[in-house]
This record gives sequence, C-alpha cells and structure tokens, in this order.
Amino acid sequence: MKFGIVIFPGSNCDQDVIDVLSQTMNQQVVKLWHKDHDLQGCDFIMLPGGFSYGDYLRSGAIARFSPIMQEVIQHANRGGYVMGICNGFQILTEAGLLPGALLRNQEQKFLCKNVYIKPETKNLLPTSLLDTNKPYKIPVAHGEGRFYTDADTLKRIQDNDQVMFRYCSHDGLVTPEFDCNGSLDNIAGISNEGRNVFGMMPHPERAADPDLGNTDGKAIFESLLAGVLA
Ligand SMILES: NC(=O)CC[C@H](N)C(=O)O
Repeated sequence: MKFGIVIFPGSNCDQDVIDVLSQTMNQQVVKLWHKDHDLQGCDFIMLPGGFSYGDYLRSGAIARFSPIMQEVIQHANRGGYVMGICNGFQILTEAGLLPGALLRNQEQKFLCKNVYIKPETKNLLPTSLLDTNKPYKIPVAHGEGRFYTDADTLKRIQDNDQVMFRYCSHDGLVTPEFDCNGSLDNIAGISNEGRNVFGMMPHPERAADPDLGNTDGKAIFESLLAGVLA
C-alpha cells in the first residue's frame, strides 16, 4: 500500500502521520507537495492537520485551490481513497469531497485536549476493525471543528450510514454535553456517499505510539489497512 501525504504551507501534523504509517504500520509513504501535479501512483492520499495558508479566510478555503487538489479530486472521483484529519477534513469539505462545513467552535476558542469518540459503523474503512461499543480516547486540537450542514444533508448522511465517529463521554454516552465543539449530532467524522473519502477532526496519529501514553488511535490505522488489504 502506497500512501501519499500532502504537505501544504502550514501543515504541522504531516510528520506524525508519516511516522505512524511508515514506522508503526510499515507502509510505503511519500510526501506530496501542494504544488505537485502528480500523485506518484499512491493508492491512499492523506491530508494532514495544521493551519494551511494560516487558516486565512476559513480553514481549508485556500488549500482547496492548491494544484495537487485537482489530482486528489480526480483520484477520489475514480474511487481512490482519501482521508483528511482535522485541517485535512476542513480542506475536503471546502473541496466538496465531503458534505457539510467545519465552523468555529461553539465556545469560540481553540480546543486542545483529549476527547472520547465512538465509532458509529464498521462499514467504513477506518472503523472496520473498531468496536462500536467502545469509546476511543483521541486528542483534538482545533479552532474550527464544529461540524454543520443543512437538515436534508444531515438526514442523508445518517440514512446512508456515513457517520464515522461521534463525540461521547468516557463511558460512551453520546449527548450534547460531551460534544466538545458543538458539532451537529455530535459528529466527529464522516465519509462521502461513495465510502472512499473520510474526514475526522480528532487526531489518531497523535495517539498511536506507546511512548505517547495512548494507542487508541492505532486501531484506526490498523482498520484502514486491514480493509484496504482485504
Ligand atoms: N490541528 C489542526 O489541524 C488545526 C485545524 C485548524 N486549522 C483549526 O484550528 O481549526
């Protein structure tokens, strides 16, 4: 499996994803520069977290027009896998590859802490091996992470089983008080209708190494590899 990690000006979680995929998961990984026009034959494209173009206008609004995004959009439209984490998720909604938008957090503050998320389906690559009854502890670090969409789109996402994760309590309660940023329906991650494009606000790559004291995120990388390789 060949992974391509897209680096935008302002990406800052690129090396974390590269480390997990290459060191922990033993996969082939290449860096793709935002000005590139070639995905170098990668099967799986990752858009990492950070502050692409300084989050000017809105998070992801400028990165979405980077030259490489034309190739990423074509790859996704051909059914190729694309996953965005945090700023990557924001870029994917701006590019129209995922529905909805990530608005400023309800409390209008940057949020940096561990939260719990619950996988809502096993019918998506990143959750295929996860336990839908288990809350996973994964850190968030964002100012614009409040998932929002219109009522019709929300219903479609729910009906099509596209909700990947919901924010919850440490014992798995999915209620508004455990929705760390005010996201609609506690949504922390979704897929597209074709189930080949994924986005999530929490950072599994920051929780995939025993040295960091938390390996809950590693299961997400194991899932997507198990699914891809199946
Ligand atoms: N960690 C990140 O990717 C930051 C996300 C984004 N730039 C925000 O603050 O909302």
